[in-house]
Amino acid sequence: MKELEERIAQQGTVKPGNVLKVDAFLNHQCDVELFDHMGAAWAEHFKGKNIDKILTIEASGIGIACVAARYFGNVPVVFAKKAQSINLDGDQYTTTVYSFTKQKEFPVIVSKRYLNEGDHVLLIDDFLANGKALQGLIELCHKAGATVEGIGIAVEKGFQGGGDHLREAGYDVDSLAIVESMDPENGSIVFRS
Ligand SMILES: O=P(O)(O)OC[C@H]1O[C@H](OP(=O)(O)OP(=O)(O)O)[C@H](O)[C@@H]1O
Ligand SMILES: O=c1[nH]c(=O)c2nc[nH]c2[nH]1
Repeated sequence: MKELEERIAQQGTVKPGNVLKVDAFLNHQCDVELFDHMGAAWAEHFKGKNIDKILTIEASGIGIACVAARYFGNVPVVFAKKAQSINLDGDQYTTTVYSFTKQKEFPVIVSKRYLNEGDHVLLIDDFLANGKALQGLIELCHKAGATVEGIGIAVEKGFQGGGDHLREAGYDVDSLAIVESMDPENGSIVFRS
């Protein structure tokens, strides 16, 4: 998606440790018009698929997923929580994932009320790096007996391999911008063409 690539080129900064900082528009300050265009792009890619739920993971996937849902018939958006809470009651599907930016393991929790056998799920997230967050969401879907119809990602860092691994496993991964390489020394960002 050209618009997203241009925003990354204009406003993204490359940090040491394979970190691309795009918090001016994607995961701290949110550009809702850009989110809207991203939702439209995923709707075009996944058209014809029977999607009746969107699943994401807190925190940064939530806003994007909610805007995208407008393009999928206002299907419910469920987000996996990364901490237990007194607000989380009843049976739960749980696993753990290693958070890329927080550099520690988190539980990943979805109430059994909101992920069901027979659901046709689109997974949405802001970033795909090593693929740990998505592996966790996929595991929860399998536990629930839900079908993963596709995966919509804003920014994939292709050089970290998570996306290609998921494609090899047969998942339909639509990443709107794929960074092939980036250099913290000179700030260069190269996209996969
Ligand atoms: O493919 P991976 O290696 O799993 O990286 C991608 C994940 O990393 C970020 O989550 P993180 O927990 O770092 O931050 P967040 O709380 O802002 O979503 C991002 O939102 C993805 O969920
Ligand atoms: O803001 C972010 N930048 C990144 O490079 C990244 N990788 C995973 N999650 C991420 N979030």
